[in-house]
Amino acid sequence: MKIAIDGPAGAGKSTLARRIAERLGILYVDTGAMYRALTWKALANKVNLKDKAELRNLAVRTDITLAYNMGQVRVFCDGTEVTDEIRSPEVSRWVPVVAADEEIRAIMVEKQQAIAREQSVVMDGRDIGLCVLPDADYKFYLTASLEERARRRAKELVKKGYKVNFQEVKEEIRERDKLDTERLVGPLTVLPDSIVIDTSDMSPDEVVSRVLSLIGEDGNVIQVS
Ligand SMILES: Nc1ncnc2c1ncn2[C@@H]1O[C@H](COP(=O)(O)OP(=O)(O)O)[C@@H](O)[C@H]1O
Ligand SMILES: Nc1ccn([C@@H]2O[C@H](COP(=O)(O)OP(=O)(O)O)[C@@H](O)[C@H]2O)c(=O)n1
Repeated sequence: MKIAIDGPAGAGKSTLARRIAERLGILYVDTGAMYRALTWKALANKVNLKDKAELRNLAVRTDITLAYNMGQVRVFCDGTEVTDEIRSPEVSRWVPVVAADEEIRAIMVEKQQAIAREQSVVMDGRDIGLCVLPDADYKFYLTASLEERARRRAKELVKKGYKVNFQEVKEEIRERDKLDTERLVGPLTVLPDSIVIDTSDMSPDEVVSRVLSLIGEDGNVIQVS
């Protein structure tokens, strides 16, 4: 079973993916965490993020591991846990710049496909349906209004102890959406075979129920009217 979930920041992809993985007993792969971990390392090592050669060199020398424990994903970069650090506003701001490089994407896609070859997975990101799992059994495109996505992200950052300005969070998301959409390789795209779900007015439980109802018990997609 391969399930692809794509969509913009704050649409609820990882919340959904985690719950679906638990429910179906399959592995959740947070591909954004992999790009975030590399960005964290580049910032920590003061690598010039616009220097592609230096960045690619760093990417091939970096070991990123995702570990799963009680439904939580823990992220390790060269053996150091960076689960919280990779969610900082600074990493969020720079990650689309790192992710825009096609060689870095090729390295990440290869790692993600190797994981999916071994087992059933639900993966979330930006290019899962397009590049990583083009033959996925199910492809979902989650979205929500910019206002709602910014509200969710701001709430999450406040909970983690960051001082946030709502307008700044909204601008960061708008800018990231723009960079992720404009990218030439692996852009954020609604595919013809994706099922689009607008989560703006849905609770996380409603989104999970909707997806489970779209995936039949026997593995068939039930027709949506
Ligand atoms: N349907 C929803 N309604 C309200 N809040 C949500 C919903 N789905 C997720 N959230 C919350 O919004 C934030 C962003 O969700 P997340 O799953 O991380 O989005 P993404 O992975 O698409 O960036 C999290 O704090 C999460 O708890
Ligand atoms: N498959 C992916 C996943 C993430 N990314 C990049 O990594 C960034 C962070 O992804 P994420 O899924 O952690 O972001 P959120 O949606 O959780 O904010 C995105 O804005 C993209 O720039 C990507 O290019 N391709």
